Amino acid sequence: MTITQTSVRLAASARGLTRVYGQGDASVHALRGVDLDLPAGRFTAIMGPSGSGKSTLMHCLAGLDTPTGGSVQVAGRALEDMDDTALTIFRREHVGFVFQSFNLLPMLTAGQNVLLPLELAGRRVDAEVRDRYDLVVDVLGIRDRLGHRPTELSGGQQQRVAIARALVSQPDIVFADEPTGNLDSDASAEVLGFLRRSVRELGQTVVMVTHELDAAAYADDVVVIADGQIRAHLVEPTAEQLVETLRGGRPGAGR
Ligand SMILES: Nc1ncnc2c1ncn2[C@@H]1O[C@H](COP(=O)(O)OP(=O)(O)OP(=O)(O)O)[C@@H](O)[C@H]1O
Repeated sequence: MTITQTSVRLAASARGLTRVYGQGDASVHALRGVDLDLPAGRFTAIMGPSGSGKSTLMHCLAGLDTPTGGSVQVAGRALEDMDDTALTIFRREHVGFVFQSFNLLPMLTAGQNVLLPLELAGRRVDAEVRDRYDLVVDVLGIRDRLGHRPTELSGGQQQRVAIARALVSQPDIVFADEPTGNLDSDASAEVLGFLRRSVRELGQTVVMVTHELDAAAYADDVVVIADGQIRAHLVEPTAEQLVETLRGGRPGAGR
């Protein structure tokens, strides 16, 4: 089911999105005309088999990959109208990223890592920024770790720092690429819980690529992709609806 209500504020949308890698006989159609609306203030998981196009979709939505055709809008701006410099600035100001491998800078403390996007954007750390920093640090439960370097933190703590870094600039959308892929099940549950809290309590929009049903269960909605096409956009699916859709049965109607 695709969300079509026009009253819903969209964080991102795609129309007729295609991405072909390579040429001729060797070409791979990773995305085959994707139409997708991602409402603001929701936690959306993107699921599908290996090679179905999840990462390509996320990278195209995030302005990290250039589609072969179609259009992408993020925060009301068309990405295809931007050159590389404009895209870099746009990403810095509007998009947050959480990666499987945390991607923290080892020479900086946790606190410095969290503040890095603001520094890169040249933002002064005024009272408003300080309030936001305090809020995300408390929501993520990392206050007592702020003076530590990444190597002194567990995987789960490093990922919480990475999430705080993604949230501190109040981006319009946060993309998380298999954020629990390097974590054990306890740390995964914790990180997913924090992502969900960031949506519920901070009003963030989070889009997460995942292989894991357990991870998708934390999301509000699930986009199922197969062979480069959207198979279903499930709104608050039950576990049964999700499993049925992933198995290739009739997409559930959502709730
Ligand atoms: N840079 C690239 N060059 C060539 N083919 C690519 C490239 N990136 C992705 N592909 C191909 O595009 C298709 C979709 O890949 P993508 O990584 O988006 O899938 P995925 O669903 O994220 O897979 P996984 O779950 O295994 O990470 C695959 O067939 C893949 O081999």
